[in-house]
Amino acid sequence: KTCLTHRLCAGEFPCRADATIGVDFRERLLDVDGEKIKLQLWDTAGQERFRKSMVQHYYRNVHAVLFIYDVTSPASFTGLTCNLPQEEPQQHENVI
Ligand SMILES: Nc1nc2c(ncn2[C@@H]2O[C@H](COP(=O)(O)OP(=O)(O)OP(=O)(O)O)[C@@H](O)[C@H]2O)c(=O)[nH]1
Repeated sequence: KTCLTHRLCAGEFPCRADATIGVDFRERLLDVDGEKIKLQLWDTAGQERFRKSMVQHYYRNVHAVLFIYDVTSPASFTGLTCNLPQEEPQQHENVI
């Protein structure tokens, strides 16, 4: 997640990527059909010990959630459902 969001916002991959602790924030200005859009990305920690504590709170009031997994690790894909928001389901009626 860190490498992807860093590439999108900074234009290059980071030379080193340490494990995210809690949440990192990045943003990028986009031009969508002539309209300026500020894309704000919250890069949440993938490690279980950080995820349980605070990451769930960042699901609130977001427009989209991207689940990223490692194609070389089937476990990282099957574990994705563990990351789904567990609280206030009424705020997620648009989930596909
Ligand atoms: N080979 C390869 N390695 C990658 C790729 N993307 C990331 N990595 C490596 O995988 C490791 C983890 O990358 P991160 O982007 O920090 O992963 P993350 O999902 O943000 O991890 P957490 O911060 O723990 O949630 C780093 O050592 C990266 O260099 C990729 O596309 N190919």
